[in-house]
Amino acid sequence: MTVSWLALPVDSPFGVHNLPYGVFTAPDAPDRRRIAVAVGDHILDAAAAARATGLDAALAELLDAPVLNPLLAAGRTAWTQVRAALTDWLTDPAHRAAVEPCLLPRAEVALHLPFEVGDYVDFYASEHHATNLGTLFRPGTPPLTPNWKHLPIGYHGRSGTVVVSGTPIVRPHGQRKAPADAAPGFGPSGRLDIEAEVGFVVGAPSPLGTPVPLDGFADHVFGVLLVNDWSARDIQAWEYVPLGPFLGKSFATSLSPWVVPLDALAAARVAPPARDVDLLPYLDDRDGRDPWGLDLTLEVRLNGEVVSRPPFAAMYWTAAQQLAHMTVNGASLRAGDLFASGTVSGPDRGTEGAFIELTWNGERPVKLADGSTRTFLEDGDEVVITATAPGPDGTRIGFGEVTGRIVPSSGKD
Ligand SMILES: O=C(O)/C=C/C(=O)CC(=O)CC(=O)O
Ligand SMILES: [Ca+2]
Ligand SMILES: [Mg+2]
Repeated sequence: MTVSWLALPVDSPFGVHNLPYGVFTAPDAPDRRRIAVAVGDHILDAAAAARATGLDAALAELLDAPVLNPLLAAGRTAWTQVRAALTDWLTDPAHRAAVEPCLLPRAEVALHLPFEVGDYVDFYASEHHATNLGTLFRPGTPPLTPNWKHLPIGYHGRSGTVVVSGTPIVRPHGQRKAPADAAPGFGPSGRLDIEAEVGFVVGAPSPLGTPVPLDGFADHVFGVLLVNDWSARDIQAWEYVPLGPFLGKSFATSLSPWVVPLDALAAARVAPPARDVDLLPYLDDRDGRDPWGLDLTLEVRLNGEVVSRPPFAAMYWTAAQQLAHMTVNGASLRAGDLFASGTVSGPDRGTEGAFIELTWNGERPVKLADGSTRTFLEDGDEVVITATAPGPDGTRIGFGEVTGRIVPSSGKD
């Protein structure tokens, strides 16, 4: 097993098997964004370490940037070379004297959006979530639409409102109309919700007209992070027919600050659930293909209390199938494109990825330790989503957290 001269605990979520990338500023230079790599309770100033160790100039340049986009665009060979250098610096004691001065305590730095987000796509890949939402939004019809098991359903989101963890979430205003109301009203959402999701960051671009096949996934996808797709259920329920989510989800989407490289997740790969319909060849990941199910366990906390543990391994569609589907019409990819899995909900109580499911549309409030209850989010509430996955040799891969606190809206009704 690879060991760092930093003497990290074996179960550190940010051990040398992980090495996720982010963007930080230090207190003495609050305007100078730099690439960070998380290790233990520290961050490594990656460009400074590249200079100190004399890293190859072409690779060093990728690390000397205020966002991850140049590294993302560089592609799989460069990703592997940079990761090998980082591992070497942090494990070979010969590099300690050069690298140690480039470490800063993680608690002392501010973390920022790690990449400039290109297009943002959100999928709908949990059968349990889709069944729950279908039952609640479309009573009297089959919960899964006829296309659901034949293609990964998705929609295009609003990349300009993707924000980093910790950004306050302003309660959105909008039109709402309950079924019994005669006409729509306007005002702050009364049914503000979360969606606990896993996001995939595209690195290597693809040209217009050239689909990315299932086995092109690891050449194009750089890494994985956590997503909270904040959702205003009252705005959504009234506006979404027939074109799908719009203002009910476009007011803010939060990302965790650390992008875990795909290379750190080899031990987390699992087979997805059995498919019960035959898939078209471009989506068929059975029979010798190497599917991309991932065994992440998410944890959702409301005001410090765990309310749910959604299992990502239960997702019906994999990220490789989602990428193949979203490019099968010839749509191109750019470095910085982001696609999210869709709400991660498992089959059991306590594994739902949204409050609309956890509380069954508000009928079954969540009880908190202070005696209060919740159906949807109140002003001042803070939601924290974390996740871990198995790493090599019994280690753990941590994803950090994506947090957000609800602040009252200041708009007029
Ligand atoms: O079933 C619906 O009409 C709506 C579903 C969602 O709100 C979920 C969505 O945004 C996709 C996902 O996160 O799974
Ligand atoms: Ca979503
Ligand atoms: Mg060496």
